[in-house]
Amino acid sequence: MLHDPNHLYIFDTTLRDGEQVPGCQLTTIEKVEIAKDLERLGVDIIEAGFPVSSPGDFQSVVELSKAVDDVIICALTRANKNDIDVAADALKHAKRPRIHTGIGSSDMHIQYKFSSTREEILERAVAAVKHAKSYVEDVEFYAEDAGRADLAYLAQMIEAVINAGATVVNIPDTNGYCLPDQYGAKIKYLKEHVKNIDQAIISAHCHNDLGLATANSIAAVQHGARQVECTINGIGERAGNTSLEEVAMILKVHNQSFGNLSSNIDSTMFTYISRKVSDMMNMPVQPNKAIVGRNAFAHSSGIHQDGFLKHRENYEIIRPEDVGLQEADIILTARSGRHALKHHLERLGYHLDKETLSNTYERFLVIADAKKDINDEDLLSLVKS
Ligand SMILES: CC(=O)SCCNC(=O)CCNC(=O)[C@H](O)C(C)(C)COP(=O)(O)OP(=O)(O)OC[C@H]1O[C@@H](n2cnc3c(N)ncnc32)[C@H](O)[C@@H]1OP(=O)(O)O
Ligand SMILES: CC(C)C(=O)C(=O)O
Repeated sequence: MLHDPNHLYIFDTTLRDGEQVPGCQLTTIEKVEIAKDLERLGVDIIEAGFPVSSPGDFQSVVELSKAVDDVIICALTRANKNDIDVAADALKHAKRPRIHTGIGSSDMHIQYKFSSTREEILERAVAAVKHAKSYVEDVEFYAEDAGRADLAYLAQMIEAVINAGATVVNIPDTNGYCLPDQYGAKIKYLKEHVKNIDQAIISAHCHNDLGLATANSIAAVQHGARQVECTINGIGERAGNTSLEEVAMILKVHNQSFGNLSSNIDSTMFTYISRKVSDMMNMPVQPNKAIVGRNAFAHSSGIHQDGFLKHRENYEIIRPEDVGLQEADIILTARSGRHALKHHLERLGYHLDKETLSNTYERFLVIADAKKDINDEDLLSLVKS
């Protein structure tokens, strides 16, 4: 697979890692609907499921393969022949199929999951990639628990699977264990020590157990990864995955720091798709979630509100329009000041002189101390009383 080193490939796994979350299970019809939205959003790859896991997941991969034209459709497998055969069958209608196969790479997994040896696991990894390659050109290999794997062994495994035909090598921090500098250093080490690394794209797949999934993915990109695996709203196993919207906005806000890396993501769809995934998967988004949380563009304290009203960039690094919101909110609370109150009164058509505003503000504070949500009716009764 030819790849553009100046492009950051966005690999969406909302429908696979995200859908593993208890309560998030979707029907095939719902998955197709979300996949079409992901295609419009501009993701490069959609991980559609794990076909061997159930007849329903198999059917979802079949239907997504038929429904989506421009995006790579990826199916996950373990490093065994049957999983790969089933995945290849599920992908048979895909215009751009990818098989994602792999195996544990840490000594912890090798010893306590597989009761095996490094040598044997390396052989299974290579055999799996070769088998997947007999079906599709585009084969991604994951070295599960790479975050805790021995570096030299990981490098040996990655070199061997690229020789076997892997087009993408995924270095998952499966347990969300690494610090950003550690994960970045891991990617740098692989760039420097794996002889054939330029023949494959390095992918970051990070989990959020320590709240570092996005930071780790970004560190990986800074050290040469060109694919990030992520989900809408950061949903995923346990504490979740890297959040797609966070990565895309970091790339947009700090584009020069990333050498102007391109992505196809249309960030103006974020609010829409976040709410849709949240509703369909029955998974609320925390209000303070970056980019898509209810409060991400809501200013609620007086000093911030005053600064924002004078010049929005004082407190705004992302324009709400860029994520599909109409405007930022100025929420009146007992921590608001006169500027915010004046703003809302003017919005309602009341232009008060300085002294009247101050008097009104004193009465406003009494209401705001007692009431959590100040609405227009409260303001109108305030100016009319
Ligand atoms: C890191 C990730 O893989 S994230 C993806 C997680 N997703 C899923 O687990 C998908 C849903 N899973 C399932 O439907 C089922 O677990 C199945 C169908 C995959 C397997 O079910 P079962 O055969 O009943 O096995 P079970 O899940 O209990 O155990 C997993 C088996 O796979 C083996 N295994 C785990 N990972 C791998 C791998 N990457 N490659 C090869 N074998 C693996 C385990 O060692 C264990 O084998 P054992 O029975 O010889 O001990
Ligand atoms: C299958 C792999 C990529 C995974 O989900 C993980 O390691 O967390």
